[in-house]
Amino acid sequence: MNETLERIVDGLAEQGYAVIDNFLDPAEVKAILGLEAFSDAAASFKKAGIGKNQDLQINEAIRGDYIQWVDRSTAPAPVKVYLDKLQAVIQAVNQGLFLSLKDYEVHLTVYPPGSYYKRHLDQFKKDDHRKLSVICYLNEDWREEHGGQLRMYLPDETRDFLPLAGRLVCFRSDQIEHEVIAGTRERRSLTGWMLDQVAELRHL
Ligand SMILES: O=C(O)CCC(=O)C(=O)O
Ligand SMILES: [Fe+2]
Repeated sequence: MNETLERIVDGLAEQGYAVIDNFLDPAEVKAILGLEAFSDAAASFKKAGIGKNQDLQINEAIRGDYIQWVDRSTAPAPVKVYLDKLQAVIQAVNQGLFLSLKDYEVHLTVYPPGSYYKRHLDQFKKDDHRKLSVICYLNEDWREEHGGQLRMYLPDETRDFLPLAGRLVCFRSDQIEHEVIAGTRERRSLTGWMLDQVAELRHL
């Protein structure tokens, strides 16, 4: 297992989360940002909701991001590079943590300036198949004063992480409450979950 995968497994085992810088290198980030989907996000992304299926609600006061689900079979090459890396993470986590992950789901995400996602857990009320939350940020030259932190509520402390280009954050979906602080710039990422069942195509 390579060092990145080892750090992810150890972080999840010891503290319930891991943060890996340069999970995607600068060229890989640029290639994803250059995709038409992102340049055209205002037109093609959907307002993200809360809940699932019939319970799905749009509530701007809770979350203000826009998303586009990734269809693996038609994913462009730069996104495929990322998905292949996620597949390696699944294998490593299954070997190291006995989570029986079977699949993943990923969406491209844009938070317009000023939007946020209030404190929450990533599991749905009637569905606990999301085991790990995995986010990779795509924001070049992002600085502290731009805000946009991911804030994690840990048992003894609160920790903030900037959404830096290439940074991967991975955490136990059932354990770690978190929120997205509003930023001054558009904030882009790939947001996903590793599941203990095969992903449904409900989103697409
Ligand atoms: O973008 C982030 O930092 C976290 C996003 C999030 O919490 C979610 O989509 O459930
Ligand atoms: Fe979340």
